[in-house]
Amino acid sequence: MGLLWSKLWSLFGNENHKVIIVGLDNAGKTTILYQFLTNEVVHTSPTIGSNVEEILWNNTKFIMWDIGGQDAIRSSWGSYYSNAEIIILVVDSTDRERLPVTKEELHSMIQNEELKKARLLVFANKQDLSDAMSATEISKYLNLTSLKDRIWHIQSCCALTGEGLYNGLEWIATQTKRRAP
Ligand SMILES: Nc1nc2c(ncn2[C@@H]2O[C@H](COP(=O)(O)OP(=O)(O)OP(=O)(O)O)[C@@H](O)[C@H]2O)c(=O)[nH]1
Ligand SMILES: [Mg+2]
Repeated sequence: MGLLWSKLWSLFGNENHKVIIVGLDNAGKTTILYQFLTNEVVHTSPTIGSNVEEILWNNTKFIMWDIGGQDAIRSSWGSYYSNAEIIILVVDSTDRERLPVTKEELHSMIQNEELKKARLLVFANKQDLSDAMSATEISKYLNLTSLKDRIWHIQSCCALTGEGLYNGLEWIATQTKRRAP
């Protein structure tokens, strides 16, 4: 009975999917995580370590790890990679100056063997600000098309209003229903 139940359970998609949320400090990662959890903007302070929350979306359960992005914390990102199915990279679309750092962090993290099969969602966040770069500009700069053998998607969003966030969540939900390549 237990086995049958667990088979039925997985048939209806009630499995846990590990998601890691990375990006530089101030990108909006924690704001996004708590928008998903509460549908509200919460007051945040820089994350030291990580936050983890369970997010249920259309019968799909995500365990989302929001990892601090400050320079000194980035070296610990690797300890969160194991079994991650989805990487969410959050970019502050107004932070032109540090886009090279984001690019370097991205291209170095995806070399990691533990993330070989993980799919990548890039959130081009802070689209409410007038000097925000578009998702297309960010995609070009990060050279996402060079990521061969990697399933990726970029979504523009505003974590304060929630605009675009659920399109991103829908994309990752669809991805987790697909078999790994
Ligand atoms: N204008 C605007 N501000 C945003 C948006 N998303 C987040 N912010 C603000 O950006 C600041 C940083 O947000 P956090 O969510 O704490 O950033 P973080 O990526 O978790 O930063 P670390 O924890 O230091 O890595 C906060 O003041 C947020 O209110 C957005 O879409 N638009
Ligand atoms: Mg944070």
